[in-house]
Amino acid sequence: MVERKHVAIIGGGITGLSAAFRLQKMMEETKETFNVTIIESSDRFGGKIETIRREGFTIERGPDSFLKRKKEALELVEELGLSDQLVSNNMGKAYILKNRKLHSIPESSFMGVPSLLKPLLDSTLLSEDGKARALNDLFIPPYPPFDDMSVGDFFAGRLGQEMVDDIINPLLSGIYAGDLYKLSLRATLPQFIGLENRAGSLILGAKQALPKKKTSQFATLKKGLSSLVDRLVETIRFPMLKNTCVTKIEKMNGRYKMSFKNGEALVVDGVIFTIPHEKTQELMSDCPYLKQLSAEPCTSVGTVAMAFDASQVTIQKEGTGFVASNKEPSTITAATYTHLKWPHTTPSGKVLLRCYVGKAGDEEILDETDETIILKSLNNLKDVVDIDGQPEFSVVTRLRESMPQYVVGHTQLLKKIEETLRHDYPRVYLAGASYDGVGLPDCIRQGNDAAKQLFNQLKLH
Ligand SMILES: Cc1cc2nc3c(=O)[nH]c(=O)nc-3n(C[C@H](O)[C@H](O)[C@H](O)COP(=O)(O)OP(=O)(O)OC[C@H]3O[C@@H](n4cnc5c(N)ncnc54)[C@H](O)[C@@H]3O)c2cc1C
Ligand SMILES: Cc1c2[nH]c(c1CCC(=O)O)Cc1[nH]c(c(CCC(=O)O)c1C)Cc1[nH]c(c(CCC(=O)O)c1C)Cc1[nH]c(c(C)c1CCC(=O)O)C2
Repeated sequence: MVERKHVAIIGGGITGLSAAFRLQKMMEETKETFNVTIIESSDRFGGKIETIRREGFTIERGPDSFLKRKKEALELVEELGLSDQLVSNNMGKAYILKNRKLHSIPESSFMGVPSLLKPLLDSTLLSEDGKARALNDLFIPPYPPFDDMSVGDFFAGRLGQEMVDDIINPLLSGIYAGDLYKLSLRATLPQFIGLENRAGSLILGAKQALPKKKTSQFATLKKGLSSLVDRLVETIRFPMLKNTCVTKIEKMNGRYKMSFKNGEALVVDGVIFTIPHEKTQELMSDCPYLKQLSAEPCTSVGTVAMAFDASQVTIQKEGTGFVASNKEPSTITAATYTHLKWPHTTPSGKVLLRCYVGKAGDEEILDETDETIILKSLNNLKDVVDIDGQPEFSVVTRLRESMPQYVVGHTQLLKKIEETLRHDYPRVYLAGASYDGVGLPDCIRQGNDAAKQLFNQLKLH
């Protein structure tokens, strides 16, 4: 009898679970069967996704929702029969914190780039000089063709430093928690490359890039994002190992031998790595380009959820929350008015505020005690939200090295790594937040793609 081929998925976050689910689906749809083992080092699945329930609140310690525009998350929810659990947010307005005040983000802007002149001219975020400089974008010639450039340099060159510091940087920090002058434009916002050339300017181009319909952008699940993880774990029929850390991978007669911290080992024909890139690099230390990628930093961030009685809190400007300007000397980088953004998470008569702390170059706050983090967050919040007394309870979450920073040249480096893998490590794939997008839909897409490619390779092998 021929032994069944065996593959391992390393990491049980959303990427690894999506890859496992996709492999199972493809096996159900064809006559092919392989053994699959999912290996997770911690005592739970979900990785960055973690929902907790406390005193009637549904609290997300990591991501709180996903973009609907990128289809993969919605498709997965549907495939898992969870569509009836979907909730979309009913308010899209967010603010920028500057000089301890909240300012509206100019209307009809795309990633902070205004598509109309009036909202730009009316904005309280920019000085007259800053506005005049931003308008220069309409007249200056396009960039000569380039392969990659930092997001900060790209936008500052066209719209000026002030626009970047006070509008674009805060909004993008609300996605990447990163240093814009290091982040790669090609890896994060490729739709902007050549846009100013084709449209005549970025401002004119933003109009084309802006989604046509102004519908709700984000969705989540009624019982929290962990219910997506739970449903995946229930549905996946492969062995799923918890508390099992992969410490070594060696090539062995055309197969791969994986060693675990507990001394056990597993020999497999293919591997999907879904763990952070620097950990993958430790396991695959002879892959040269992976070493280069492992030099890319990961930012440590934290979230602070605080529950109040409604009588204690008055929100001055209603919306989903705010992000802080780059120059703002605040501990918090952003705050979500969770009870307004996601009313289903909060019992009636209560308020749930969630602050974000930590960004590239400013991560020491995570070494402070919970009490200090809560105190500092509350002090910042009190500038713009009327708060009476202390939270009824708080939940502090530290997500160390959790936001990968795609630096300039990231996409080209990924291509080289993929070529090397195809040549030197057949049937080994990399997927997840370290590579091609940090959002949940991007992670699911990468898990799906790795599963499809591995499945096809195994059929040929
Ligand atoms: C505070 C915060 C807020 C966010 N908000 C949003 C949001 O609102 N919307 C959105 O779309 N995205 C959001 N993101 C991004 C998104 O949550 C992540 O990019 C995504 O969850 C990453 O999934 P992953 O499976 O690639 O990695 P992870 O979730 O990190 O999973 C990797 C898994 O591998 C395990 N592992 C590590 N090493 C080993 C080893 N050696 N052996 C075995 N297992 C190992 C880990 O324990 C972990 O479970 C947010 C991220 C953060 C930090
Ligand atoms: C205004 C605001 C933002 N983000 C946030 C706010 C505060 C108020 C609120 O909760 O509404 C909150 C937030 N969300 C995320 C962060 C960064 C992580 C951190 O600092 O902990 C922060 C600070 C992750 C994210 N937030 C988002 C992603 C990416 C989702 C994806 O690309 O799939 C992540 C990882 C989505 C997001 N978030 C934001 C934008 C402009 C986008 C992209 C929207 C689009 O593409 O159309 C800004």
